[in-house]
Amino acid sequence: MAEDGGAAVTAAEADEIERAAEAALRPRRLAEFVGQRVVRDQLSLVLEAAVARHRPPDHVLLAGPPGLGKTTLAMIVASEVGAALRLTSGPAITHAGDLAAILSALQENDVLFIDEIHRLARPAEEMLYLAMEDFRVDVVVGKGAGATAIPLSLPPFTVVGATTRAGLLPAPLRDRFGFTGHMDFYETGDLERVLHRSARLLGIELDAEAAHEIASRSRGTPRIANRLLRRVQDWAQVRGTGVADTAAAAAALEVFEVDPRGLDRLDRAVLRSLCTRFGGGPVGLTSIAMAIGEEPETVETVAEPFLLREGFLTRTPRGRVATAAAWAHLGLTAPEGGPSRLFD
Ligand SMILES: Nc1ncnc2c1ncn2[C@@H]1O[C@H](COP(=O)(O)OP(=O)(O)OP(=O)(O)O)[C@@H](O)[C@H]1O
Ligand SMILES: [Mg+2]
Repeated sequence: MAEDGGAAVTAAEADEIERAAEAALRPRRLAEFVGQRVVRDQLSLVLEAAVARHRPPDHVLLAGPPGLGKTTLAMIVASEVGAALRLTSGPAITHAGDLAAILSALQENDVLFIDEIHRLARPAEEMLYLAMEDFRVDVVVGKGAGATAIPLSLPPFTVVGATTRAGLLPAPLRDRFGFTGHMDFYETGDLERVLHRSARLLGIELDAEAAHEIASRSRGTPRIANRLLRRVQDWAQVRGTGVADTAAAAAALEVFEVDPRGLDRLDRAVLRSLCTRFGGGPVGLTSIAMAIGEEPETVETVAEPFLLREGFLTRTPRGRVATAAAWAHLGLTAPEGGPSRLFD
């Protein structure tokens, strides 16, 4: 075999495999979507009403941490109303012209999914307001002083926006959504249901105790639950009996460094750097991110919401602070009078 590894999987291929595995486990209908009762009820009302009126549903914004089902729900919106889904994302639209092209190609009733909508450039954002409110887009023809805007009317359609950072959306854009679904972390019981459903689809036998073990280490996130299940499946098939039982779950979670509270390498790196490099804080997000070689956005959207929720971290006006629980979890001793510096 060639040294550069004919059989080796590149990072891009690994991403592709991961995406395909994820797509295979996506619920297609609202009834299959587990948990998030509040958002599910709200959405089912909005969608049923729209179907009854033979009108496209109001624009929907889905906000919440990664892996909780925003993309899944956007796809469900389209399939529940029997509409075609068009996909794009904030970072993919670099010029207002890109958005104009997407908008002017929309057909009646289409669902336009805009992922990471908080990352849209300002001119595109303004074009989107107009399109969402008046179903109109101004197409600019010509350049410089001779440029003219030709208004083009659009057929009725629905925007579904997804964001991990709802706070970054400018108010005028936020206001144009008829409804915002706030997605929250899942209860362990709901994740167990996600896991049993996924195990059925993957064709692996999963026992109840193992499901509980995996669910409780999945940080309230279905994407993580499904990913851990696939690693448990690997372990069960290669080293175990083929059944995803507690032994397989415990062993696989150990191999993949997911600790009993569900913290992974990134979470522990954040806490460890906070405690050992910055004396427990307060310290700014950027300093932590730099210390562990990550993007501030990754630390803020991926690790932090979970660490905050689990009480390992607090945010103060002067920066992030490790709690007593964080020191204890890492097996470290907090410096004398450490937390009191918070109030000096
Ligand atoms: N309620 C649910 N029931 C069953 N499976 C779910 C549910 N929510 C999410 N999943 C699974 O978790 C995976 C991740 O979901 P999804 O891609 O929709 O998350 P997301 O919120 O769009 O994440 P990101 O912010 O990273 O784009 C999907 O493959 C899906 O199978
Ligand atoms: Mg998504």
